Amino acid sequence: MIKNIKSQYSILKNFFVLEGIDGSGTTTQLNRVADLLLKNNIKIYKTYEPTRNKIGSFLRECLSSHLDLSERTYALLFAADRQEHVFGKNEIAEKLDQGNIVLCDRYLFSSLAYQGNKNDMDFVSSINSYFPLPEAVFFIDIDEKTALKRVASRAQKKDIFEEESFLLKVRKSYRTIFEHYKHNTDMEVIYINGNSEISNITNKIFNFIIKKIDKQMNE
Ligand SMILES: Nc1ncnc2c1ncn2[C@@H]1O[C@H](COP(=O)(O)OP(=O)(O)OP(=O)(O)O)[C@@H](O)[C@H]1O
Ligand SMILES: Cc1cn([C@H]2C[C@H](O)[C@@H](COP(=O)(O)O)O2)c(=O)[nH]c1=O
Repeated sequence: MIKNIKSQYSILKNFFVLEGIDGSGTTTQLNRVADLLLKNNIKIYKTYEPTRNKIGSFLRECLSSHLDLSERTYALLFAADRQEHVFGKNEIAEKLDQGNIVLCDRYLFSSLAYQGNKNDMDFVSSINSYFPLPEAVFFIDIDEKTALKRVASRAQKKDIFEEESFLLKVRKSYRTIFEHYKHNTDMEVIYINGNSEISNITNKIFNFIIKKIDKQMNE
């Protein structure tokens, strides 16, 4: 299913990613875990995709206004935004070099799960195959009905992907994708029940990251 995985074997230490369908709670956890790490005097850089930069902001406008771009164009825009996000000035690679823990809401797995359902997977995986992997990814798994109820309760307008049948496909893809990575790379995949209490999820992610930091300090 994902052919170009070998070229993607490099793993960035101290880089952690949150993934899940819309409404799964990744943004909530990004903010809560980052706050907790900060309170514990850990140097943390929190970030997200699509980014706040030029390409990411343009993408968000396209998503909320349901702009009719071809699916390949969407996949390429997400990858272009990611290129700047990882390698651009003052971005992920630099932040890691400066000794930060980097926690990111969505990464290339979103492209595989979302754009992979709209394009042929080979195309999407090939344009994402040069990005390094995080040390671990937290997959917050939740059913699409609960997710959409949560999305409906927020003020923000729905984006083009927030539709039940599509989110069901994306959820299934995530599972396949993460099983693939689990068995073919050293990246750790942590499955999290998205229906758990918000604070339980935060503690689980926080404790995992803290253990990794402690282990590294003792190496
Ligand atoms: N574990 C949880 N239990 C109950 N409600 C939750 C939980 N996690 C998040 N929520 C609520 O669900 C809503 C959506 O959460 P959040 O914005 O974090 O989701 P998201 O995955 O970032 O969504 P999107 O990808 O669409 O931006 C918010 O109102 C949030 O408070
Ligand atoms: C990075 C990335 C994101 N998406 C989609 C997933 C969401 O529907 C939107 C916006 O993200 P948010 O977390 O809800 O703010 O973008 C995608 O389709 N492909 C990607 O690579």
